[in-house]
Amino acid sequence: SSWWGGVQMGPPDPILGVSEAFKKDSNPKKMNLGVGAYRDDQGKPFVLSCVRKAEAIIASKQLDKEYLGITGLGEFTKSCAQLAFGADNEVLKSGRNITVQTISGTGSLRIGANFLARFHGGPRDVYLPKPSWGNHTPIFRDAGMQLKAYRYYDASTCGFDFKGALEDISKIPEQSVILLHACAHNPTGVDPKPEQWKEISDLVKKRNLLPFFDMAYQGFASGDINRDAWAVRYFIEQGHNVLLSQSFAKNMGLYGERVGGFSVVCSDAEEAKRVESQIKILIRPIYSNPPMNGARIASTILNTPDLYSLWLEEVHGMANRIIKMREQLVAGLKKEGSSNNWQHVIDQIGMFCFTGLKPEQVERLTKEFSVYMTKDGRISMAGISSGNVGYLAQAIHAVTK
Ligand SMILES: Cc1ncc(COP(=O)(O)O)c(CN[C@](O)(C(=O)O)[C@@H](O)C(=O)O)c1O
Repeated sequence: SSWWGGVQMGPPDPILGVSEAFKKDSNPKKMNLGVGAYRDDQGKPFVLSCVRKAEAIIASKQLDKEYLGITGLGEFTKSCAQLAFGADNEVLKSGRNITVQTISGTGSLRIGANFLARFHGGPRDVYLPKPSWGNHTPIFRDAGMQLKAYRYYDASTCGFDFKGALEDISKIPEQSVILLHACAHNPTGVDPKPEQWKEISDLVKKRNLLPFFDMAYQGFASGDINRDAWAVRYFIEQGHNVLLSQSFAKNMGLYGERVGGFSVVCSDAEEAKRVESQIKILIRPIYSNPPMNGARIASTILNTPDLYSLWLEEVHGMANRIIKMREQLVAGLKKEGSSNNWQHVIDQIGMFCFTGLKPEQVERLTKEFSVYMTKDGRISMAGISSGNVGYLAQAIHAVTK
């Protein structure tokens, strides 16, 4: 018999599998609102011009292809931490953070999960918002952590279930890990308001929980990199020694370059050194050291003043296009005569809109209109353009009237 006769056929990925189905559809009006990847108003993938300029600078330097260190490109990890915490943050001045380059956000979360599994003295439970990014569950589970949840999304308002979140968080056993989306919550697009973050911070402190921030959309949510990092910086200011995962997939459009960072805020520089030494020991037998190309691009942008300001303009532009599509979709639905309340489409923020569509309505959108999205009714707003927003409004109206 064969070695792998016992291997079962696994199901397609709930998110990436949507793109596979989309590619097979021959309908010229088909729309891919699945994977969270930005498209311009012509529906094309968008390479930022600051990225192209950085690539030209790097090419001109004729750099070598030597291994990076286990923790990655030093100039990248330094600027990655500065971007998240703010260059003048005491955490950086006192050297009590360690920040390592990772294989994008997914790799960062997985290194963090493996680090928790090996060293966290508290319960093995990671509390995810309900719902959360689908991949959070297998990332922590495969690292040996247990998954629990706290209420987050209120389907009746398509908004934040603040009361439910506080009630659930107040019951989380001490020293458990709580995962928080820093901005642009995936899949709901619903973020706590600053006042609500302050109450969450107080409660997390009272319960002595370990906050793990996932910041995959800094700058991409509001268009302002400082505003999008506000919750992370506030928690640190309030004394939380957080874990932080960063991705440059969306805000720099470096999807396939796999550029990310993982940070641990420690009590002091001595602890940071010990933690860094163990994270190096953890990474070495997984992939030894990370790929340099994407890190060089991100670092060149972050460390070259005119590329940095060009980047800020471009990331602001991407956020703005998404916000415009939100407004145009709601206007289109009104024009179609929809009597439903679509205010949440405008109020939500970031790459995604949690439409509130039921699975059978999602099914009809795909079957009858070739509109592809995840079964939970999440749509990636970036897949919408001024050319297809009218068609989408017709389709959604047809399945919701
Ligand atoms: C909250 C969150 N955290 C981390 C990541 C990891 O991203 P990367 O490893 O590429 O840096 C994503 C990407 N999630 C998706 O945009 C999405 O939900 O469609 C998509 O890229 C994905 O992989 O699912 C995310 O939405």
